[in-house]
Amino acid sequence: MTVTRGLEGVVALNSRISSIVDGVLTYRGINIDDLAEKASFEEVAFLLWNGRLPKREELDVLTKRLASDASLPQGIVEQLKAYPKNVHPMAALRTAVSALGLYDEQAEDNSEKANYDKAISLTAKMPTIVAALFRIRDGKEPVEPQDGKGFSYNFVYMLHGQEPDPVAVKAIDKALILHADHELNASTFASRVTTATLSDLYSAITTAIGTLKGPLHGGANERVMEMLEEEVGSVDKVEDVITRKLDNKEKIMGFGHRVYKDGDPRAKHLREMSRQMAELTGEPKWFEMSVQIDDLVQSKKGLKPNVDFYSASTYHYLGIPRNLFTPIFAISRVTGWTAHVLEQFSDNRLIRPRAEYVGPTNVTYVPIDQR
Ligand SMILES: CC(=O)SCCNC(=O)CCNC(=O)[C@H](O)C(C)(C)COP(=O)(O)OP(=O)(O)OC[C@H]1O[C@@H](n2cnc3c(N)ncnc32)[C@H](O)[C@@H]1OP(=O)(O)O
Ligand SMILES: O=C([O-])CC(=O)C(=O)O
Repeated sequence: MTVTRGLEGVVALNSRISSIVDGVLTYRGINIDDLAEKASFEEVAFLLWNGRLPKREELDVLTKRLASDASLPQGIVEQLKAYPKNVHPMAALRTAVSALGLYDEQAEDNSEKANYDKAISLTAKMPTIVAALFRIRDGKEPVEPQDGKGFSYNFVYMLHGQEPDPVAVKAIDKALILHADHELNASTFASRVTTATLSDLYSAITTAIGTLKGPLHGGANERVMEMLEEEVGSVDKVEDVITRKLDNKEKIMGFGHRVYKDGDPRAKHLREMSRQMAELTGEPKWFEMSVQIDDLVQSKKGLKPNVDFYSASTYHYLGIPRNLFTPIFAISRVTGWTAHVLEQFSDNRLIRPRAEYVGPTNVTYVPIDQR
């Protein structure tokens, strides 16, 4: 047997959802650059789930459903209040999404219609959970979403409990579009492995959230901000800190990618968003530090920033605490995960690779009192 470490380059399945070819990312065949500039997050969600862009009435229906399905069962709100305050929000989100399945009468129904409904319902509720966690930790009551408002508007509204700044709503919407799907990344693969046993959608998304949390995957955005705030701190320290980290063979969070070796097409959008935010807030430091790190890591290591690098400074400029960065990724990626769950159910086969056994053989069992 030949082992391909980390399954690099292994093609595990056919998919019609997103593609990465020659460094170009598309959702259902549409270039991410076009979607980032022209679409809304709701349109992208519809596109991922249905394989085509919505007509106006279809978009209106979905937008309304995403707002009207956003409220949480009271049992979940009580649970969120009871969680220890110091746990990571990704751990709390993972647990809350798992618990949500207990309140859904359709949880065990794996028909296409039921799973489509669950995809919408879960996508609607994830921002409510994240915003509620944020407010509860701050000693505040969760805020209910507003009917008739868009997905990103409601998320920012529920975080701060007041009319959001349109610039912040637009920025979040664009960031959500850029994070929505990404072929067979680790968390999506994990969700498909769970689905392929014919388990249920809540189990698959719980698996995916746990997988996204890791710092080699979605958890990197939080680590980028930690580096900017706690290790670098100011533009004049960039060279020393980054050189030392590279000399110590430490990984620089937000750089490198398993598939993109010549740059992540999403990073340029986030870099531009961070630049604009720096200008708007009159606080250039975080953007300038990021640009210097980017230049240095490229020149010393030949590594380019991935989606997580400039999203960190962008979210920071938006006043979002860094332990919510990965939950925001999850709020978006749940659209991709659920699209993959639907696709897996539509043409399922158990996913079960092999392992090459390299441990000892012919070992004799020794009774316990003779060991
Ligand atoms: C949304 C996302 O998930 S995007 C990815 C988010 N993750 C991060 O930003 C974490 C930092 N990056 C990394 O750890 C890696 O680049 C990964 C996990 C993204 C990809 O990993 P792999 O494809 O397995 O690459 P691998 O880790 O083998 O790296 C290849 C070489 O580049 C180096 N390298 C890769 N990324 C980095 C980095 N960020 N900083 C420093 N060196 C790096 C490795 O040390 C290795 O060097 P070596 O050959 O001298 O040992
Ligand atoms: O595809 C990957 O390996 C990681 C990634 O960029 C993503 O999930 O967006």
